[in-house]
Amino acid sequence: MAAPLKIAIAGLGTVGVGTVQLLQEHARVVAARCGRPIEITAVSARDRLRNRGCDVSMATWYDDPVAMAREADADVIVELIGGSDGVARETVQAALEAGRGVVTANKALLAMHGTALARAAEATGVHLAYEAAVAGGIPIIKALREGLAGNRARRVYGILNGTCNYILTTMEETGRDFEDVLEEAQHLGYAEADPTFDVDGIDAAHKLALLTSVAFGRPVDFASVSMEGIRHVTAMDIVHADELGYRIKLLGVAEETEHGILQRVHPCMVPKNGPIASVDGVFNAVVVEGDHVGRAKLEGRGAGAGPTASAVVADIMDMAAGRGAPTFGVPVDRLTESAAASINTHIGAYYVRLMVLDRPGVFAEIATALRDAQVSMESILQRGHAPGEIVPVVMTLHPTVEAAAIRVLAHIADIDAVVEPPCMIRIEDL
Ligand SMILES: NC(=O)c1ccc[n+]([C@@H]2O[C@H](COP(=O)([O-])OP(=O)(O)OC[C@H]3O[C@@H](n4cnc5c(N)ncnc54)[C@H](O)[C@@H]3O)[C@@H](O)[C@H]2O)c1
Ligand SMILES: N[C@@H](CCO)C(=O)O
Ligand code: NA
Repeated sequence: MAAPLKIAIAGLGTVGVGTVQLLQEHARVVAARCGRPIEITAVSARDRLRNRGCDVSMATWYDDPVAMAREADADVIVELIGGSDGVARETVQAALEAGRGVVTANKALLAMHGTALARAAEATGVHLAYEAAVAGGIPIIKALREGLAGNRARRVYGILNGTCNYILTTMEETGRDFEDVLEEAQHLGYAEADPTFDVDGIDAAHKLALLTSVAFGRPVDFASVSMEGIRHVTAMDIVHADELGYRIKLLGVAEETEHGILQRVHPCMVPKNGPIASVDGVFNAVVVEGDHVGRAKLEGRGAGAGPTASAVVADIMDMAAGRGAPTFGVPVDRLTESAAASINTHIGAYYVRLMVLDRPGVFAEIATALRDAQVSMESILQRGHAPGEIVPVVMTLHPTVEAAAIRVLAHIADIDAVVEPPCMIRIEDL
């Protein structure tokens, strides 16, 4: 058997420990599959003395992961620290400059600096792999770059954040509060260091930006992703969705439109019997619509130690076996810039929940605002009857351009009897 591939691991948290454990548990089969063993020669984390439940005594300890990336006796640096800047970025940069391959799970880093880092990898002729960064254990980067490489992508979409899917599923199943369920997801090791990244849609947007780059062959463009999280989704909206035949999911969608590529992350109502609605808990799913393959869907665990380590180890094994591809499918100079479409151009149907003072004439005022904006309503229903009190009113709008929907909601918000900002959730036939 060939000489071992030597790796240095920066970060021994949920994913780092999961990676060490997987490599140790499957050492023999991993070696057989890539033709050489994988040897962990160096590690770095913040606290040397912490008991992590895994044995790294065979590896040289570094307090400074950047020094490790430069100096360690390793072919590949595995970055599992996290964060778009600071030490994670410096570690990856140092490794690439030193001509060492990099495996990372860090979507924040690649969403912000992916194109520059891909260029740095090309400059020294090494690979930068990040399967774990997008939809955790689901091998979607490999699927797009290899298995679906003959297609022109039309649309890529999916559930890209396990924490949000876990929260929405648990809220639906138990009627519990948002905050309470978020805490549980944090304990399970699903959430980002700063959970606002999860619940505000930022983490899903990071992943979507990477998917868009690989699927459409354009430079990573995180700044163009329209983002909305799940904080405003209430238990009441989940019940209304159910009654309308939908479930609420946080989706990332990248699609070709006449205005350019539109990248958007937001909660959606999706039909209960569609391919997305049945994806529950920490599971993620990615659907690719290609011109020749049609619709292909991959589903699996998107977060947690085991699933994420599964993807990290697959990338390490590719490097051990001498397999690799340009970071985003083609060399950076062959990625093509194309226009980015604004969410204002999106055309879709909408669910709108208003909290209104129950008195005669309110519906007429709402109908007038819709008529003036030429926006067509599909249905409107007042939930309950309590004269003089606040009641929810639910309406659905026929497909309309988003800019018009936003305008009419602003007018509706100005009606005296409408006492809270309207809650709007897009309805998708996905
Ligand atoms: N947890 C998941 O389910 C999951 C899934 C996919 C991707 N990711 C990504 O994987 C990465 C790691 O996530 P995690 O959940 O394992 O995080 P974590 O917080 O559990 O672990 C981070 C590790 O980095 C170490 N670290 C932090 N600063 C350091 C420094 N200055 N020097 C050396 N070590 C330092 C910490 O000591 C810790 O061991 C992140 O980029 C995250 O986005 C996580
Ligand atoms: N916080 C992320 C981890 C996986 O990237 C999630 O919940 O999906
Ligand atoms: Na993946």
